[in-house]
Amino acid sequence: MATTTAYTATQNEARQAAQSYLDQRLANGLTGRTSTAQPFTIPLIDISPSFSPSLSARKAVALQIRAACTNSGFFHITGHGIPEEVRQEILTMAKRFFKTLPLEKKQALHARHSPYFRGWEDSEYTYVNPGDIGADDAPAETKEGFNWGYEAGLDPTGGDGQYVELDGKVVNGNQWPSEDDVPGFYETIKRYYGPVLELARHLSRLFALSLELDEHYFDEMLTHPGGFGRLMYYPAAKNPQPLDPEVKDKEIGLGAHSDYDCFTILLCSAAPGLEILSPEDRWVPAPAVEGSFIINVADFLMRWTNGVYKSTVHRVVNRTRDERYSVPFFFSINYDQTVETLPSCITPDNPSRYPPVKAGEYILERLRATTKDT
Ligand SMILES: O=C(O)CCC(=O)C(=O)O
Ligand SMILES: [Fe+2]
Repeated sequence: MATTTAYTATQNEARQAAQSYLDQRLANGLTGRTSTAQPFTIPLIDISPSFSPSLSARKAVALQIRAACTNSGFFHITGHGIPEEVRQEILTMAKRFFKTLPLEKKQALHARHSPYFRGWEDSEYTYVNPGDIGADDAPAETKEGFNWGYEAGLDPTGGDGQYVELDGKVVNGNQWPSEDDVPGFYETIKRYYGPVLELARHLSRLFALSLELDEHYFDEMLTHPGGFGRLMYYPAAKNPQPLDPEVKDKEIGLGAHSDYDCFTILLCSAAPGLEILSPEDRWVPAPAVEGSFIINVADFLMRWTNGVYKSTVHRVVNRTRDERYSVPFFFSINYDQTVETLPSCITPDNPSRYPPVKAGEYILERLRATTKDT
């Protein structure tokens, strides 16, 4: 975006508030100001009781979710019902895409051709911490990515036919490799995306309960939701270095950031690498737990909950000689939905801090802030 463009209030806020949240959390960690002796452990929540017909069983899971979201905003879930072969199949497909598709074919799918950041990203196209763009001391990121968004054909419900893109346009913004180039790619994405989208809708009902709202409060906002999927590849480390919170890494997979949407459902291959800022603002490793997904609160939900739920600051540093693959799924409400602070998150001590916001407008601006091209 040219510097002469007048930003809307939402665009301004999307850029500035997010950056200052991140900068403040990172600075706290550097000074050790908020550090305590309490070791932080990542909660592991078995959500299988949430599929029970018993409301009290569902509420018991929601209470665990609330405890995690008001603390670090980060937890693992098991008992989610998505078969292991579906999870492994997409990780295998990610490897095939990144390792076998020739560079010129990847270039043809480059995200720079898409106003919605869909397609392939080379390692330097985006800096997920906009503060790192052009900064002398910022290490180059090593990741590669492939991004796609919601399509009614990927939605097991078929959707309501009302999907709009981040900017409100009625288009399908996805770019896919051809079947000849990566056989089975779209079908594999679909086999994974469908159940994960349904899991996201299920989790949103638990989030509603956890926020003392009607269990179906969010349902009508999830009929053609934002569901931004990503395949990620992190090459093996050239010089593996152990995590030392006092030392600035020279090589980084993905810079420090918080996600933009409501929450993220993340699948990781076995190679570790994800690190999160604990509530004490110290970097801690968040290795994959077999069979689980990672769930983390993202900025739109933090804002919507008036800061009650915490968006997790995280980064990826591959400290091993193994390649790492991951599949984040960033879940949002319908992009054309405008929301106001959730009523259950407003109290006399915590009056509403934010004006109404349209989901797509906020998220698109966060994406645009990650590259110098827009
Ligand atoms: O690869 C991962 O484990 C995390 C990816 C991530 O944080 C992101 O794409 O926002
Ligand atoms: Fe992230």
